Amino acid sequence: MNQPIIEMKGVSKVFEIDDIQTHALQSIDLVVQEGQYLSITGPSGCGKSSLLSIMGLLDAPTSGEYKIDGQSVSSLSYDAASKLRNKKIGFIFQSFNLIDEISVFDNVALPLRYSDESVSSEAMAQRVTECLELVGLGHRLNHKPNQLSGGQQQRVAIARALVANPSVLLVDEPTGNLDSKSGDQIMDILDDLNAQGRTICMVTHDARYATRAKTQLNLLDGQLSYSEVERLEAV
Ligand SMILES: Nc1ncnc2c1ncn2[C@@H]1O[C@H](COP(=O)(O)OP(=O)(O)OP(=O)(O)O)[C@@H](O)[C@H]1O
Repeated sequence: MNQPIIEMKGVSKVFEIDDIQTHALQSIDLVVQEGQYLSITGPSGCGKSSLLSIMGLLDAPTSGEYKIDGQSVSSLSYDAASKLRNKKIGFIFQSFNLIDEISVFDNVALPLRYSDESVSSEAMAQRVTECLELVGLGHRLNHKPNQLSGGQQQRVAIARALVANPSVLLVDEPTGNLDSKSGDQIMDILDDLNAQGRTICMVTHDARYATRAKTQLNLLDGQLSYSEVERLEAV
């Protein structure tokens, strides 16, 4: 049976500025099983980024319980949370967040250097090349990110997210900076990764892309509603 990768119980997030409180997330209960493909939609300001930040251990909830891969994160130190993040989570952002000063190869290698200090340079080269080949960029190892198209840069970001073999991919508006053709290609790669068993949680404004996920979750004023849909398989 599949294991829960993400378990949230009563997770709330309150921001307070000058005595004004914003309830960004209100008592979220959510379980994401291994292999699940989840999309999160909702209007601007409904709490999507706050939810993804907590899932990705970039921020802590104000209250509630969060477990990733069975491990409770509430009592972790900053360093322990960073280590767990490097090991368990692959991030894909709207703006790619690649480093232009270093090669595509070195960008993809970075999470592996942080998550497994003992990895040999041969094993690293093999894994980085494998991930870049998976996204069709095995011939671009020595390019700098700014020498690539937007769609290619997002594919590098996907390779980087996969390189340390994380438990879950957290994907924030992956097509927001891309034309529709490149956006479709990125979504096809995410579909393939999920078909191979990869767990994906994706925030998107694009209803066409949200419906590719088997589980569609909608946030409104920090509260969740959910719909499970079985995608029709292409014949
Ligand atoms: N660091 C912060 N300090 C104070 N308020 C914040 C902070 N981050 C988010 N908020 C508030 O929390 C609420 C939820 O914000 P969040 O960024 O999670 O929404 P979102 O759904 O991702 O929005 P968008 O689609 O526009 O990116 C908003 O009202 C926002 O103003």
